[in-house]
Amino acid sequence: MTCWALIPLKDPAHGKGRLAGVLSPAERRRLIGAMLDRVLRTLENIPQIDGIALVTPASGITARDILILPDPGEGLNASLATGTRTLAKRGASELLVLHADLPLLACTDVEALIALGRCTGLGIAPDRYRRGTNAIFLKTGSDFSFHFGVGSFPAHLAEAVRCGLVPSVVDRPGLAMDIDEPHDLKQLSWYDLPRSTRRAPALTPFERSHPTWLTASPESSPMRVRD
Ligand SMILES: Nc1nc2c(ncn2[C@@H]2O[C@H](COP(=O)(O)OP(=O)(O)OP(=O)(O)O)[C@@H](O)[C@H]2O)c(=O)[nH]1
Ligand SMILES: O=C(O)[C@H](O)COP(=O)(O)O
Repeated sequence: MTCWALIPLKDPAHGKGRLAGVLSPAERRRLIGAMLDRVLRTLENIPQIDGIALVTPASGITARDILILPDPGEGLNASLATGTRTLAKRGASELLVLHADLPLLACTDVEALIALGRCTGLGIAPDRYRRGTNAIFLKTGSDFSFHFGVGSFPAHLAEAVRCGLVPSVVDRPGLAMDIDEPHDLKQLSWYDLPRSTRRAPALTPFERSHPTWLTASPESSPMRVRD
């Protein structure tokens, strides 16, 4: 078995558009870079993963030991379908598609998705509202098509039925917590605070609404998103 992780990444100059009302373009790029870094660092520490690929139209991304695949520019599902074919040709028999906006992702989350996905041939991790899909584990030879977009979780369940697969649905906070809307960012900043300060009244509005790693030094990151 050869398992590759495939991460789609929109050009950071255009990503996280729904946060435009609360974050500047530079802050959004920083957030995108920090979340991607979290996802890459997590994947790099999982022995079951043999390779990591990013499919992206962005040109300013460099990352150690990450395969960068071009984005055909026809949307998320087309990018992932192309990436899947490319990785299958390179020998991938299993694929873990994972969004780049999962700031709480931990190794145990990914390992659970791989283990449960291997039991049935398909693992699906929904977002915390069970509307969207944040990660999918599948075999590369399967007929399964991606249906990312609004209501993708029920759409992926229906796609599983169409393919005769019984999906393992994996609900874990690290997989379920994605950042799309301003209220997601507020919830995240609460998680990010040390336990002892979560109820402290002295926080400024900025501190309350921005994760601390937004202001952390990017120098420690193995991955760079060009400003
Ligand atoms: N390669 C690629 N990745 C995409 C595309 N659209 C979305 N993504 C990625 O797919 C994941 C989920 O993206 P969304 O939450 O739908 O979009 P977003 O850019 O993060 O946020 P919004 O601009 O607010 O919709 C993230 O990792 C995105 O970077 C695309 O067209 N191509
Ligand atoms: O299928 C999905 O979950 C989308 O691609 C992303 O949806 P989101 O807007 O909930 O991140």
